[in-house]
Amino acid sequence: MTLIVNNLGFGYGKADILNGVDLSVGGNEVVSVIGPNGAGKSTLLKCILRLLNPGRGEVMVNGRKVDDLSRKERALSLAYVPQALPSRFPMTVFDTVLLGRRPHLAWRPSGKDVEKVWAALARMDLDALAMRDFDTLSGGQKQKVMLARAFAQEAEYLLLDEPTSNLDLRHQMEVMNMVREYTETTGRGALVTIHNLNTAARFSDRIVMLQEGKVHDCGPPADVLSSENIQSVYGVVVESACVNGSQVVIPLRVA
Ligand SMILES: Nc1ncnc2c1ncn2[C@@H]1O[C@H](COP(=O)(O)OP(=O)(O)OP(=O)(O)O)[C@@H](O)[C@H]1O
Repeated sequence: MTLIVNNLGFGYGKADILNGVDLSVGGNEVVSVIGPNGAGKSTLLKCILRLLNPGRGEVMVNGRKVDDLSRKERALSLAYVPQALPSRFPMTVFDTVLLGRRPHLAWRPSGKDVEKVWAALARMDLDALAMRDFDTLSGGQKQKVMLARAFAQEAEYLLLDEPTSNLDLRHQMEVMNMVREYTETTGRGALVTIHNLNTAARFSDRIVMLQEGKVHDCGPPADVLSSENIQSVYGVVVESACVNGSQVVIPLRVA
């Protein structure tokens, strides 16, 4: 079971935004995509999902081209949480998460679908908010609801665009723990864009470091998060060291 991105290229206009991007995500794996603002992380996820049509390269999901998958097959393969959360979504939290079950639904939600929604809400500690209107939630609560929707979808790969950007430290840890637990208990994979290098290091099996639409480096966190790589890609002098088994990056100064 593997999601493979092969030589992907994309431009919004004439300028290349992504150029020759290769990466893979296996079952049980959490792979993070890091890189400076504008490096192309969100565009990469959108190209994998075919929300954008890449000019070059291909995306294979478990041996099949993503273009050959039907809408339903695609929804059963790839669950996406975008960076920009819907500002207006006139639904309860429960119904929002139930939308994640759409690829599994026959005529109407079965008892099993309802059970899966409650399980996803419980996993994100959102049970008490189930009947609240989505629009009335805080930014962090909305982000957790969208993640619960992705969990309820039970797709083979989670594609999460900055899933922790609105969350406080504890919720960042909880959410990333849940992503790990999801991959470990189901054998599924996750591709996560993330700005916080230490969170990426703590929770990822591998990191893909993007710079101006190209893969600068890819591998285990301890290799990719070297002070040389970070200075070259972010223009920041850092100290990078292993603490308690996880790579930790301390920014020192702008290079
Ligand atoms: N709809 C669009 N039309 C034209 N250019 C775009 C569009 N969306 C993004 N871009 C440009 O593509 C480049 C990559 O954007 P993208 O959002 O993929 O970067 P990112 O790495 O996710 O950035 P960030 O960390 O700031 O979220 C940027 O230069 C951005 O301005």
